[in-house]
Amino acid sequence: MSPEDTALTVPKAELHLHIEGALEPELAFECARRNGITLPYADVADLRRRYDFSDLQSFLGLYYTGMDVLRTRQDFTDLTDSYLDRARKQGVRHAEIFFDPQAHTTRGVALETVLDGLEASLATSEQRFGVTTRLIACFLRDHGPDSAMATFDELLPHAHKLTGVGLDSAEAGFPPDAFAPVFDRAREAGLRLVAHAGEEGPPEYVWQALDVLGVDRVDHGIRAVEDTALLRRIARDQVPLTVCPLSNVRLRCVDTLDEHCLPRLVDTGVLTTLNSDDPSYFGGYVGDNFHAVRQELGFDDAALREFAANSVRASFLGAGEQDRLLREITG
Ligand code: HPA
Ligand SMILES: [Zn+2]
Repeated sequence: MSPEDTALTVPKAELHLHIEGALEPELAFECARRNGITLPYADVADLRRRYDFSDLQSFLGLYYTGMDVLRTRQDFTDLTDSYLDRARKQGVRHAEIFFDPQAHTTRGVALETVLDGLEASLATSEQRFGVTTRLIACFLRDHGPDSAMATFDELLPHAHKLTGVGLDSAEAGFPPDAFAPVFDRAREAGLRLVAHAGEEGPPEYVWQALDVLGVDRVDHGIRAVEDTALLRRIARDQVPLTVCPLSNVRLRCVDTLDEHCLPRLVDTGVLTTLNSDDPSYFGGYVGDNFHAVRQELGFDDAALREFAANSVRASFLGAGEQDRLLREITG
C-alpha cells in the first residue's frame, strides 16, 4: 500500500475497536517487564506465532491472557496512545472505543485505574493525533446479566465519561435478551446502545439485539444474511452494522475474504461500516481492512469512500461534526 492509497488516506471513523485488542506484543512485553510479570511466551515472535485461531473462543483465551499485563494507569494510557497513533496513520479521524471493565476488575484492577488511564490519553487525542474519541463500556456476556448489572452500578458515577454500553465476548449460548434490564438502565441514563450479535451467534440474536435490547448499531451482524426478513429490516431501518472483515477471516467466521457477505450487505442497502475489531491480533488496522476488501472483493476507491462516509453517519457524533467530516470525505 502506498502512503497515498485511498484505503489509508480517506478520513474515516472507527466504530468497532476493542482497546485491549490493540495491545501489540512489544507493548505487552514492556508492560510485563515493568510490572514484574512473566508472560507464558518466550518472546514477541513466539507470542505472534500463536495468533492462529480456530474460532472466537480460541482467540478470547489469548486476548484475556494478554491483557493481564495491563495493571497500571500508565499501561492503559500507553495502550491507547499506541492505538491512536496507528489509527491516525490509517486515516482515522474519530474513534468510538470499546473497553471491557469486567476483564480488569475481576483480576483486581480498579475501574478507576482503567478509566483514568484511558482518559489521560483520550483527553489530548484531538490535539496530538487529530482523532476525536468516545468511550463505550462493554459487558462480557459470558459473565451473565447479574455481573453486567453490578458492573453498570460501578460505571454509573462515571457515566459522563461514556457515550454508550455494548455487549461482547463469547456469543454462542449467551443470547442478548438476558441483558435487557441492564440495557434499559443504560438507556435511562442517556447512554447509546450497541451489541455484538450475529458474529458466531444465529440471526435470532440479531433480532433480539434490535427488538429486545433496542440497540443503535449491531457489531458484526454478518449472520443476518441467513435471514432475508432480518436483512430487509436492517436495511429498511438503516441500522448500522460494524463489519470487521479481517477479524471474520481470522476467527473463521468465513473461510476466505472473497467469500465474505460484504457485497451482499452493500447490495441490499445495509448501512455498512468497516472496522478492525482487535487489530493487533487480526493482522491489520482499519485502513488494512479497507485495503483488503478492495483487493479481495473488488470494491473500488469510490466504494471505499462510501464505507468511510457510512462510518461517519453511523457514529455517535453530532450533526455538525458529522457534516464537517463528510465534507472532507467527499472532497
Ligand atoms: O470479536 C470479538 N467478538 C466478541 N468479543 C470480543 N472481544 C474482543 N473481540 C471480540
Ligand atoms: Zn468485537
